[in-house]
Amino acid sequence: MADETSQDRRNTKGRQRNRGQAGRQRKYSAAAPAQRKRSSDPARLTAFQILQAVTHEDAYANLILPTRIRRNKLDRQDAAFATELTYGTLRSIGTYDAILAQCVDRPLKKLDKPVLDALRIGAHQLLNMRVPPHAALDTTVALVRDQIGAGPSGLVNAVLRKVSDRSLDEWLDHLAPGESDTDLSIRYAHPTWILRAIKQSLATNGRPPEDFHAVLAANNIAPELNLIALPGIGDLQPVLDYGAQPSDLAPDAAVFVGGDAGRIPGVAEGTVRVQDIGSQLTARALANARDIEADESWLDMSAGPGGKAALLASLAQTKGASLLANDVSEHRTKLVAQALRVVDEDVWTMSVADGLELAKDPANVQRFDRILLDAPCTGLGALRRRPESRWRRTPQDLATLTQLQAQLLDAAMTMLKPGGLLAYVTCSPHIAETTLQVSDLLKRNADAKLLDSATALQGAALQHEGASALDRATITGADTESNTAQLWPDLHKTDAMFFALLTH
Ligand SMILES: C[S@@+](CC[C@H](N)C(=O)[O-])C[C@H]1O[C@@H](n2cnc3c(N)ncnc32)[C@H](O)[C@@H]1O
Repeated sequence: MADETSQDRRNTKGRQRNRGQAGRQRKYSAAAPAQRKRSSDPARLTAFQILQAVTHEDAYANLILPTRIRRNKLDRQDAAFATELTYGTLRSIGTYDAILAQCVDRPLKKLDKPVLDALRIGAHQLLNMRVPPHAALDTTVALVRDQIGAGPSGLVNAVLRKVSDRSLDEWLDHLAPGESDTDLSIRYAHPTWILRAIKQSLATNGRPPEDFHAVLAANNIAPELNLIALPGIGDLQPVLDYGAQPSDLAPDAAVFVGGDAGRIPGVAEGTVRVQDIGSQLTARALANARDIEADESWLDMSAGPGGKAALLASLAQTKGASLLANDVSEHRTKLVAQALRVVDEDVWTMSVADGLELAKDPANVQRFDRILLDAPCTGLGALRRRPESRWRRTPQDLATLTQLQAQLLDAAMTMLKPGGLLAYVTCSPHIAETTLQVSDLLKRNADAKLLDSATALQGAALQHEGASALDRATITGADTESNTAQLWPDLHKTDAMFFALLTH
């Protein structure tokens, strides 16, 4: 079973290193497709099933893959292979479709959807995993015969042979040799509207244009598992003993490569949680920005599924503060309750409400000392972790979300005590969801003030001899007129989290 993942073989620009096969004779099975094996192997079958569910039923790969791996009884090695095949294929669909379009004698949309998904899986194995070409071909054809029928197996065999004529680098140099948005969109498998949004955000945040490739490449690298031992509740040592490395950025945090998160000590109990280190820092920054007075009242306005709420509540517990965790979605508040189960019950309460309605209740006006608005957003900062999201999100989503974000910001201001702290957070670097939201708020609301967000974020990071492990020079937005804070996957190995600390 092949096990080298695509990111292992990418160079510093994120381009795949040459597989050294260009021009070499490839070995294929001598048997005609009809004579080859018919059964699908379980890892490839799993990847195919997930791809089908994601591309045609709007399922989320990260939610259904673990269940499917268990149901198909994959061992550890097959589970790793299925995960790489599923995530890698989903992430690079745009690139593979551009290549497949050159190898199929009709528009791709005229292919049956399962056939197209099988071709994508075959292309990923041929171009981005170290699967020998004959194995990639034979197993994909077997999958097609088993799952779709004998009819399309000849076409799949012929198309994948054409795909295997070139390495990925050769295909990209052929199809997307330049620096145009279209070429980069194919090379890095980003829809052009997302690519342009990232470019604009880099410019707004003062990053040099040459960093563009690094950000796009970082979005294509599967992230390491980030963990946190909830302060005062979880124990990091058993996590480190299990093989995780301590984070060099955040307190109580560790980074783990490979393996099943569920087996890490404390994860099943909920005292250790899987959470992006950028997310950890934003929640901590709100709690650490100034000393916590006993009896402070905190609000997590859109808390589902509860990652930041669990961290906030555990920090509140250590200082005698309390947290109201709210979300508009009943289902997501159940996840919040699950996340908060390890925190004393007298520290937190929950509500299911639209944040806009919450602010209309007179009892909530100027009620909270600290508010986290981790706003619903496009999630363009978490492309590494949600492989299908880049193809699913649309510019129309952005229009709807930015309107809601502005309304939620106003509502948060209404509920904030004078002198209180409001953290506006998004998992997106899109300027319409980040810096523009903040500057628009400051224009709308003369009482609103932006605080030194980068310093707050730095204060949340690990401190060595009084200095923060988070290098201020890498926090974009810091020391600019906007004075907001943007993290980046290429610089910080976190999601592209945005953080702005406000008061009035
Ligand atoms: C980015 S997620 C929050 C993630 C969460 N803070 C965490 O760390 O796990 C945004 C949340 O906003 C919620 N939401 C969307 N519209 C809302 C509204 N009008 N009022 C309150 N919550 C809302 C969504 O249900 C979703 O759970």
